Amino acid sequence: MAQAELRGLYAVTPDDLPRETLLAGVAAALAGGCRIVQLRDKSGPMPERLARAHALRRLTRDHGARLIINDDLALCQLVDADGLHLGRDDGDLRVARAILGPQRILGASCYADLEAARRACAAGADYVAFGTAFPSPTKPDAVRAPLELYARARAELPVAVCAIGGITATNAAALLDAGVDLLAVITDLFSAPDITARAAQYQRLFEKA
Ligand SMILES: Cc1ncc(COP(=O)(O)OP(=O)(O)O)c(N)n1
Ligand SMILES: Cc1ncsc1CCOP(=O)(O)O
Repeated sequence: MAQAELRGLYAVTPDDLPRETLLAGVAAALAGGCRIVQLRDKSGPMPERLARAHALRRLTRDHGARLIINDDLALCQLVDADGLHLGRDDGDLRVARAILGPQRILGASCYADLEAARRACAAGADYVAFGTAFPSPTKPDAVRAPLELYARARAELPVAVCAIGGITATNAAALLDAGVDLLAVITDLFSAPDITARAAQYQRLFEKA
């Protein structure tokens, strides 16, 4: 996986929207320049998850964007997604890498744990995610990752470093200053009054960084 591709806004979908609203939101983010989308669907029944994944596959492909599936290796394969994101309880990274092959993107949640990130790199991850970076409206009780951790991870690890949790277009600069490659955002993007404009705002932050 080319590391250069793993830079920019990473739109992570809210899991409480009707399908058409979700697709309209993602289309708006893509129009604003977002090139990486994660389907994070915690609650839906399988036929609906599959329909969302297929629809997002079409949409992202039409925009030359990457689609990453959260948690679900089988769904990733079924819809021919570009990659998979796994948390600590979602399956073994080495097994996922072996099944996905070398080309697909594999991401790993590492919370605030640099040692877990080292292991994830050794297991074949293309990016490691730390967070929450700030208090998150989506995961209010999640562990916080200190800003210094991003800088340490960037200096030490051979893969892209992703930040997630409570990120806004206003607080993102501190993460970019620390060298973060990917900003994974739910609320600040999908609750924005103009999603296209908000996505473009993030892209400009990366251009300036
Ligand atoms: C890019 C990115 N980073 C972290 C997460 C969180 O994953 P996880 O800890 O497995 O929690 P859930 O998202 O499954 O609730 C993520 N999804 N994406
Ligand atoms: C899935 C996830 N993992 C850590 S924080 C988070 C949610 C991020 O959402 P928001 O951008 O709304 O804080």
